[in-house]
Amino acid sequence: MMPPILNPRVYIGLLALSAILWLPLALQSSFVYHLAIQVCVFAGLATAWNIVGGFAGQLSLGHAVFYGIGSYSAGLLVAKFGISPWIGMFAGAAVSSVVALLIAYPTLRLRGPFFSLATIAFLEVVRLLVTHFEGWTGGSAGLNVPLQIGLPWMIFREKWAYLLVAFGFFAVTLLVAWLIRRSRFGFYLIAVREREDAARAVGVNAVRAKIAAAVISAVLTSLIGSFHGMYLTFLEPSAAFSLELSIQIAMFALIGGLGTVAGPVVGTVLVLPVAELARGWLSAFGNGTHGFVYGMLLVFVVLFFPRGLVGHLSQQVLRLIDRLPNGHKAKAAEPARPAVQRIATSLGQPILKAEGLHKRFGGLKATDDVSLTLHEGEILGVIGPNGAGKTTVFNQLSGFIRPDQGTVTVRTGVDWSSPRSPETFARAGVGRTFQIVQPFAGLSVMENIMLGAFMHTRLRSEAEAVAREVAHLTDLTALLDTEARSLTVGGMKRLEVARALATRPRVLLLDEVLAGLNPSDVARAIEMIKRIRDSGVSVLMIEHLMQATMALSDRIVVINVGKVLREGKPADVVNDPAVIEAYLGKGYTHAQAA
Ligand SMILES: Nc1ncnc2c1ncn2[C@@H]1O[C@H](COP(=O)(O)OP(=O)(O)OP(=O)(O)O)[C@@H](O)[C@H]1O
Repeated sequence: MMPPILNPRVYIGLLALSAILWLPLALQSSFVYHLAIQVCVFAGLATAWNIVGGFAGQLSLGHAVFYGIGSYSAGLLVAKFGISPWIGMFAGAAVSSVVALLIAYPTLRLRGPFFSLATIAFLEVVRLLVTHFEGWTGGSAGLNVPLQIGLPWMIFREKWAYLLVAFGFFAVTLLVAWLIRRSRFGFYLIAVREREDAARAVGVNAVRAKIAAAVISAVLTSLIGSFHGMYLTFLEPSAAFSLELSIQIAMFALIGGLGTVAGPVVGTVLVLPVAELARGWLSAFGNGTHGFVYGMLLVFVVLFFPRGLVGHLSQQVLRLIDRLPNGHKAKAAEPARPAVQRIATSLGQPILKAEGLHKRFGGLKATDDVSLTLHEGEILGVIGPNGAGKTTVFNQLSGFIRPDQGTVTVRTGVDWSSPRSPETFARAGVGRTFQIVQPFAGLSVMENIMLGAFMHTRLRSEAEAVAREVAHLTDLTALLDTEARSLTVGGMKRLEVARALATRPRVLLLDEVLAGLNPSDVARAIEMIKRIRDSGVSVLMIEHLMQATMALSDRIVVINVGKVLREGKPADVVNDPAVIEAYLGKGYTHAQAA
């Protein structure tokens, strides 16, 4: 196997990054050194911010609170106790992680802008506290870091030494971000950002993932803050805990490309030098006029590159790089695998049971004492008129709605368990699709399916192998490298099924997977559902398309006004006058009788 360093994507990336080091060394200009150090610091801060703001999609607008805690912790420990900032920075990181937990734990359980608001609130509170305790912090007048020169004090005479240390902090942060993006955790963060419900349906604990991202991001930000404090040698609350700094960090990531590893670096490298130069040139026109440059750049990018520079240009740039020797080649299509074996033809033991489910929405009884059982190897069709309560039952069977009364139990081996949340249902072997498809639009088909596969493995290679297998079962092999957003409706519906199947469910709940498909896609989907059942998965499907339900189902349950109206063999159920009346109204049955 070729060593990774010979891959042009790797060596071009490393060469580009090393320019931050060799350019100042070659030019030997004090300003260029300062610029390169600032680029390392801000690219590091933007990269750390991007873990929570980009990967996890939680817009932190008060991230300077962690920068400030880092810089003040290291500065105070040096000034008051003579403790080296190499130790002090870890004290700052510990405090930052606690603050991140305090902010994230309550707010990330809620959806919406609460996390953003809480970060701003904490920023203000901490800034006021630092200003208030002037005996310790120097208050608004600021704090001078004692000028003890040498590596143990992180203060140097030569700029190149600062640059090396700054580059080290930046490189570690970038490496962490890159490892996260490639890992199962990174996939989970993006899934939670794009579609929290769909992520939970494949077993992702969304809250835990978001909190972990917030803490990792806070720790990295704090460490860089400690270094920057030592570099500046002067700390003041209005700069270290400023909203402006928080927004600046977020803006670099936004301009470069949210959620990409390279985006924050590209954003910083392009914007920071321009803004620094503008600061010098425009200062004659008034303090802060360089902010105008930031503003204009942001407006330009938002108008012409809404996904950020890297988001828009990375594919073209990568194609060029891949032309170099040893460049990345698209994988040849996998040879077709043999069709799955039919392993379950007769109905087996019960595998999923709902007993006495009740659910009210205000005065409306959406589910009224519904009981049903799904058996091993069975396809159970659930039908009923619009608004009958099918989806509400379905959501209770997958943990998305808690019943007011009644229980849902799943058989795992010989035991029965009662999962409580979507992720515990998924882990108990219940996979589901959504009536309105929920693809992770920015990810490829392969990555979408891998998200399901990650429920049972941390390894990318294993998740990829499962994804290929499932893609074969769902007719998606040819589309594995396609972005999910460019699939047809039929493709998206099959992708929903594939993602659920990749969790290796024993029960699959399908919510109107045939709706909106053209006749050839319907035929394809019917064959797919049969293959899934034949591979040993029990299927419960809500469907309006009667012909397909009749053709596929072993049994049918009819739900009407929240109750089970009838249950039995397809032919018996559809000829039942009560069922016909529920669908077509009393007039129709009377007319038939006449
Ligand atoms: N979150 C909710 N809040 C209030 N009412 C709801 C909620 N969800 C569903 N309902 C109501 O509960 C009833 C049952 O809805 P449900 O979506 O379960 O029906 P359905 O049989 O799946 O319908 P369709 O076939 O049209 O999808 C409807 O009257 C619906 O308006």
